Amino acid sequence: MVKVVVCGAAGGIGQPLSLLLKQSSLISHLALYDIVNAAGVASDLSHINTASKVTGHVGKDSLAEALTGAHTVVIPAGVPRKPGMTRDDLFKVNASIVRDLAQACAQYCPTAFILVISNPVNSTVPIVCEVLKKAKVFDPRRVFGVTTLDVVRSSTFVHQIKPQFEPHSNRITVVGGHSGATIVPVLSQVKQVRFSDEEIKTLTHRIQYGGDEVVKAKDGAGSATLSMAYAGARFTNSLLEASVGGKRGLVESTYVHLIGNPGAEWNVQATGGLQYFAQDVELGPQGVAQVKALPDLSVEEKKLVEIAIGELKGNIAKGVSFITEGGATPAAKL
Ligand SMILES: NC(=O)C1=CN([C@@H]2O[C@H](COP(=O)(O)OP(=O)(O)OC[C@H]3O[C@@H](n4cnc5c(N)ncnc54)[C@H](O)[C@@H]3O)[C@@H](O)[C@H]2O)C=CC1
Ligand SMILES: O=C([O-])CC(=O)C(=O)O
Repeated sequence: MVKVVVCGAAGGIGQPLSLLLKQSSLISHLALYDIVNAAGVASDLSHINTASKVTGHVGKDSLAEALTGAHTVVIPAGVPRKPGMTRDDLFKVNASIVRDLAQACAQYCPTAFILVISNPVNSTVPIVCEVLKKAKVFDPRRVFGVTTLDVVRSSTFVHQIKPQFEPHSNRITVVGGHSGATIVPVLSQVKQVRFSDEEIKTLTHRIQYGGDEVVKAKDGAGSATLSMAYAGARFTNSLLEASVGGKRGLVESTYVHLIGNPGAEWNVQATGGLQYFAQDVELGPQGVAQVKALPDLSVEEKKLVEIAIGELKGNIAKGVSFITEGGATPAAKL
């Protein structure tokens, strides 16, 4: 039974995610942090009759209290997209939000698992890792970019055209990153159903741009929140089951720092030395137990991975240089 902190808990994702996490029997303390409204959300959730305690923490002065003793910190803090924006357009606001939260984690819960939802994930994960490296508390096994929504969408969209594909228990591997062309679903490895070339093309495009579908439908009112909360809770629960519940063999696709992670050498080679990549990861007591080798790819998927690698290089460099070239503020300023 552990303490889990949600940073950005009063937001569109934060609220339903906290609701789902309130149902976990592995969480003894759910701490909700936000710069607004976290006390109200915590009060509301605290009336639910599950055993965990819920506390609310509002504003930077309460960050130490929120984070101290955390086993896992989930970060959906930051602004979402509006129609016409890319995830990269969010960098100028969200990079410093994520940096400051990572600095606080380094200070108050340096051994916690950190799950990054805030976009652009391809760059915010490198920001978190660079902050932790600077603070000399970095363990690559403990930082995750949450790309589970791409996996959830993949099974849903496949089921919609192939009803015999059971969407809940059949997991589809998604590699690369979390934005447009960097999202590469490995549909060639789906064993339960067969696709035509045209179906693969249509499905791949829909999975890559699933986020845009929601942004467009919400028409200025934000991006995916409920499906993201579901996906975020699924990933958090898998990690807790593996790290606290002692479950073995749990695999999720997630965007991780490859270098230094068990089993990642193959991926480093396959991606031409990329530092971060989303891939199937077996979870264990320390977080990443093993990064799986890239699955067999079709000729088309190989081309898509090449495109993803090209884009990821820029996204990663942008996140890294934000910290190494002066983006970080001293933790003392928090
Ligand atoms: N990884 C993924 O698959 C997905 C990521 N996202 C991303 O998640 C993020 C959040 O999205 P929504 O919940 O829809 O946005 P939202 O605007 O509804 O909520 C964000 C929350 O973060 C809070 N916040 C802002 N600055 C903060 C700080 N310094 N510390 C703590 N909290 C802070 C806000 O007060 C707000 O409550 C966005 O960046 C969005 O792009 C959204 C969907 C999927
Ligand atoms: O599209 C967005 O901006 C939010 C997101 O990451 C997603 O829904 O996959």
